[in-house]
Amino acid sequence: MRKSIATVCLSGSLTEKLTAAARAGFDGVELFENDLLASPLPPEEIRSRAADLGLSIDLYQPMRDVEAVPEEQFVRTLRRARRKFDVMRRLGTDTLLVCSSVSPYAVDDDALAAGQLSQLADVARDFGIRIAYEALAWGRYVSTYGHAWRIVEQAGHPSLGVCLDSFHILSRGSDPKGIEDIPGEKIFFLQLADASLPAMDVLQWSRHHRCFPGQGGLDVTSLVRHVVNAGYRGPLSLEVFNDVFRQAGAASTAVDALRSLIALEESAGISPLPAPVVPYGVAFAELATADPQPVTELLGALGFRRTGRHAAKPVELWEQGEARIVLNHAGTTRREGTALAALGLESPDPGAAARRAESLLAPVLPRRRDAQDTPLDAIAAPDGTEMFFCATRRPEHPDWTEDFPPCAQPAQAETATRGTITGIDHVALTQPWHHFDEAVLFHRAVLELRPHESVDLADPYGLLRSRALSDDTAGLRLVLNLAPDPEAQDGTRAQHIALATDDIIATGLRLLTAGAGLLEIPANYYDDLDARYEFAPGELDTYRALGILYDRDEHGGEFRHLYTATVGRVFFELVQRTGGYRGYGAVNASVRLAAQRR
Ligand SMILES: O=C(O)c1ccc(O)c(O)c1
Ligand SMILES: [Mg+2]
Repeated sequence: MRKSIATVCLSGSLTEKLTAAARAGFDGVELFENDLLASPLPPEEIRSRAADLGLSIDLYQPMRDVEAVPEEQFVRTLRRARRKFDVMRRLGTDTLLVCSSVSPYAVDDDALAAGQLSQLADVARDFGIRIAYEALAWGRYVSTYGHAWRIVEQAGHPSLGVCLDSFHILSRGSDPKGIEDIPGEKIFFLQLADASLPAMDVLQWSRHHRCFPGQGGLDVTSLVRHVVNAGYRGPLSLEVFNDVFRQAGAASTAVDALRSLIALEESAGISPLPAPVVPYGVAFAELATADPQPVTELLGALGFRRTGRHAAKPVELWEQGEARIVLNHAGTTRREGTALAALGLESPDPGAAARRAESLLAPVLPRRRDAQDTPLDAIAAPDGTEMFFCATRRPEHPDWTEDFPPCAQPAQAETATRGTITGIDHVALTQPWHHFDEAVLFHRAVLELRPHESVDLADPYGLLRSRALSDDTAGLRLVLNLAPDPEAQDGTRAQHIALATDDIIATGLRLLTAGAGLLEIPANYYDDLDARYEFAPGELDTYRALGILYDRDEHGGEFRHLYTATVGRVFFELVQRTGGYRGYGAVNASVRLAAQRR
C-alpha cells in the first residue's frame, strides 16, 4: 500500500521534513497546519517541492471543533473552512481531517453534529475536497470510532467519511473488529501509531508518547487487518507525536518510520518479506581497543586463551567454551580506551539473514573489511554496532575463524584448569537516547527477537531504561539500555558482555586469585539477601567475598551473577542460570549501578 508520514513525526523545518520523508522512501505526507503556518514558503512552492521529491500531500490537518456547536460558532467555522479549502487547493491536497469537538460549547447531539458536518462537506465538495472525521480519544462527546461512523452514516454525504487512527481506537480499548462494518470507501484515511504501555492520561499519552508501530504495546497489526478487510485501499499513514522524535534527526527517524510500516505490512499479511532467520546466538563479540593491556589481562584472568591471530592485522581471537572475543588493537580512539565495536551472530543462513535485514532498510556494510578476509554479510545496527551474520566452523559456510591462524600458546595457559565459561549469555548495548525505540523495532524485525517489558532501573544519578529482547528458545539475548547521561565517562555509558558460566564460584575465585578487579558490593546488600532467603551455611559468605549477586524467580529459577571492573567502556558480567531462570537480575541493578558509580 502507499506509505505516508505526518510532518509532525519529524523534526526540523518543513523542507527538512519533506526531504527526510522522501529520502527514506515515503510516497506521501500528512501536512500539519502548524508546519505550514511556520513555513516561509507559499503553498504553491510547498506543493512543487513535494512533487519534485516525489511526495503527494495526502492530508491536511487538523481542523477542530467543527461539529455540534452553537450556530454562531459554526458560521465562523464555515468562513474559516473556505479559506482553508483555498489553501488546500493551492497545496494540491484533497482531504481535510476534522477532529471531534473538544469545545466547552459543544453539545451532545448527534443530529446537530451530522447536520453541521454535512454542511461543511457541501462547501468542501465545491472545492473537490473530502472531509475525514476522526474521533479523538478525549473528544467531548464523540470519542470512539463507532460513534464517529454513526454520525457520518447519518449525514450520508458523499464528501464525508471517517479517519481511523489506531491510537485513539486502541488506547480506549475499543474492539477494532467493528471496523469491518464500515464500508471501505467511507474510510477516507488511516493513521497509524503505537504507544508505550502502561497508559497515562490519554491526551498526554497521545501527544507525547506515541511511537511507530512495533515499538510500543498496542496491537496495530490486527487493526490494520480489519481496516484492509473493510475494503480500505488508501495510504497507511504514520501519525506519531513523540517528544524524542521531535528532537532526533529527521533523516534517521524517517527511515525508522518506514521500517515500521514495512514490518507492519508483513505482520498484517499485506506484503511478505524474505523470511526471518533467527540467529542461534552470539558467535563473537569484537572489542576495539587503543590500550590492549588491561583487557588482555582481564581476558586471561577470566580463563580465556588467545587461540588465533589475524594474518595481516593486529587482531586476535580469544576463546573459552563457546565464548569468543575478537580483540582489535587497531580500531578505536584513545578517548574510548576499549569499546564493543561488533557482534558476530551465529546464523543458520547468513546470506538470507542479510537479505531480510536489507529488506527492512538495515544499512548493509561491505562483505569484506580487507581483501584477504573471509566474506561475511554485515549490517549496522541503529547504535552503529556492526552485526556480522556468520557461521563458526560449519563446513557449508565460509568460516570466519579461518582469518585467525592458531598462535603459539604461552606454556602456563596450556596447563590452566578447565575453563568455567561456556558461552555468551547476553550482550548489553547502550543506546543513544534518540535511537532507543528505533533499536527495539530494528532488532525485533530484523532478528525476529521478542521484546520484553521495558524496565526503569534506579541509578544514583538518574534512571536507566532497559529492555531485553530474546528469541523464545533464548539462543540470543540482547539488552538495550538507555543511559541517563550518554556523555558521561562512567559505567552508564558502558556496554557489557555477559558470559555464561556453569560454576560462578570457581570463576569468581579464579578472578580473585588472578588479582582482577571485581565490583565491590556493600554488606547491606547481603544483609538484605539474608533477610529474604535462606542459604546453605557459608554460601552467603562466599557471595560476599566474591561480590556475587542473587535473584530467584517465582518458579524457583535462580540467577547468580557478578561483575568485573570496567575497562574503557566495557565490563564483563558472569552469569549462572539454574532452574529455567529467564530474567537478567533487574532487582540487583540499582546496587550494581551504584557500585559502578563509586
Ligand atoms: O492531539 C491532537 O489534537 C490530534 C490532532 C490530530 C490528530 O489526527 C490526532 O490524532 C490528534
Ligand atoms: Mg490522528
